[in-house]
Amino acid sequence: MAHDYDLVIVGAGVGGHGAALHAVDCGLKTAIVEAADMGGTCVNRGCIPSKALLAASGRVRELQQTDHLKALGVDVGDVSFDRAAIAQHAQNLVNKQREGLIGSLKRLNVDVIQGHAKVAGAQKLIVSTPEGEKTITAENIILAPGSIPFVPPGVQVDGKTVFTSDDAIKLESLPPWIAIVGSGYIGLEFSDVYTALGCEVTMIEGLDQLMPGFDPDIAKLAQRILITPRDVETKVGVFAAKVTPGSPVTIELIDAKTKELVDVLEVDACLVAAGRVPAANDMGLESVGVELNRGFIPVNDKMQVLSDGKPVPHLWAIGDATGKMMLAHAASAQGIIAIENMCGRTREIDYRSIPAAAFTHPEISFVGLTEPQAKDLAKAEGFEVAVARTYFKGNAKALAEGEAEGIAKIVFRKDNGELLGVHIIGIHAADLIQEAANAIAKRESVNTLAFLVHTHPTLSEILDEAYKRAAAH
Ligand SMILES: Cc1cc2nc3c(=O)[nH]c(=O)nc-3n(C[C@H](O)[C@H](O)[C@H](O)COP(=O)(O)OP(=O)(O)OC[C@H]3O[C@@H](n4cnc5c(N)ncnc54)[C@H](O)[C@@H]3O)c2cc1C
Ligand SMILES: NC(=O)c1ccc[n+]([C@@H]2O[C@H](COP(=O)([O-])OP(=O)(O)OC[C@H]3O[C@@H](n4cnc5c(N)ncnc54)[C@H](O)[C@@H]3O)[C@@H](O)[C@H]2O)c1
Repeated sequence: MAHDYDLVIVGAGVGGHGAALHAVDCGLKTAIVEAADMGGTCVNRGCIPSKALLAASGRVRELQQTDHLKALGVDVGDVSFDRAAIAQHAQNLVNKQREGLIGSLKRLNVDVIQGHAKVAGAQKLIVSTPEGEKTITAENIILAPGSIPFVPPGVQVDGKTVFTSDDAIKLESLPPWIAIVGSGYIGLEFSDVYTALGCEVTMIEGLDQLMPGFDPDIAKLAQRILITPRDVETKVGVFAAKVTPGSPVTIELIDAKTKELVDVLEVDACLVAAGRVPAANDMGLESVGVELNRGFIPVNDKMQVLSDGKPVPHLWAIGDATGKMMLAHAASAQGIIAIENMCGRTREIDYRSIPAAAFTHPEISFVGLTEPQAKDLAKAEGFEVAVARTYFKGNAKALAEGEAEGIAKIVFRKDNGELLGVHIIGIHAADLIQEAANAIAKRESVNTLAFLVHTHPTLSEILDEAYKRAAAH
């Protein structure tokens, strides 16, 4: 039976868009269905506007560090900023990126269907559009419905005084005192924005360590650079159990272990940055026998959707909704893998080589395993782990910039030198991590990497030195 399309993608976020571009390269007749905003979270409410806010507020922070600038021989007068204009900068960038994404799909003749899609059996979708329901058939279907902010039970969001990143991104106000629930990526990045623009922050983290996802050495140093010297108070090992909007916002904190009430805060606003949950529960997956796993769509490393551990023919899923790595570039990488496999070229995703970064000032980045994760693997597989560290204060370029705080830490196998993980905090860490990601993708050894030549004087020499130290280990 002839299908309407070779491929229909549900969700036009970064994942769906990346898959569509590769599908066209592979000659597939493709359509993409989007229920809300073209570009999804990253373009409209995520990566793009948050990086615009970070760029502008970072500039304000830098210009206010007069002692630091004086050391470079630069004098600046009073620094002022316009909150609404910063918010507009973010919105302008969103509009530009979204137009670019829509334009690229048009140029490639990808049909865009506005509506909410549900799987209605093998190779079939029902799409609720403004003009009514449409049935669409396709040889293959990719599900890329993304994720939405997690709002813990007891937390009431009003979008004005208590809000998630969906609203924080609009920067509608600068509350004098803001509590941030969660010290993950969103908590950290917004704490950077708010403190640069003069707000006082209280960061609340349920686990017993701030930034629990990072390598412990990096988390410790991040605390020293990004938290302690700034107007940030931290409350660790406590959960925000009840958050009530208003003026003031009240926050009941309970001990994470005993569940006893330990404190009640009264603040001007509260940003809830407690993680994200998949948006996959209204996709009709039951019609093809797929059971969600804690809300996530189960997939294998070829990005095939699984039912009882077995691939469902012609059905694929990518992006945040798969719960693997909630990152834009991971979503599009998964999309490319799905297309490769549906075109008969077997490929599996390699999560270990996918880098991540928090765009704070300075930035934090990593790829591969943390030291504790590497040690667990070493125990299971019977090898030894070693670590090498280098410091931004020993790097000529960082010193010239007057930005010499930070370290790079590399984790590798002692026996054959295989690079297992790289963790950086320091100026331009997000760009620096890429060469390490490429090296991990090829499972390179520090013994080989130590002979690659890096430009002098550049920040990249921080990794050069780390590889050389590791090889001499
Ligand atoms: C504040 C913030 C900052 C971030 N910063 C970064 C960053 O700097 N770097 C980074 O890598 N990642 C960042 N992320 C994460 C990144 O945004 C996500 O990983 C990425 O958007 C996931 O892409 P996706 O395609 O899986 O889903 P999404 O971008 O969420 O897109 C899914 C789309 O599917 C649509 N949809 C859902 N269900 C249906 C349906 N049934 N029918 C039709 N359409 C449907 C939705 O409307 C949505 O548009 C950030 C996230 C946030 C919230
Ligand atoms: N630069 C980037 O790449 C970037 C930036 C922003 C967001 N993102 C993506 O968006 C996702 C969501 O970000 P996030 O920061 O919301 O999630 P996160 O999972 O990174 O961090 C959430 C934190 O909130 C804590 N928490 C949860 N409930 C709590 C409660 N009631 N009280 C106190 N603490 C609580 C958790 O212990 C956790 O440490 C991330 O997984 C990330 O992949 C990426």
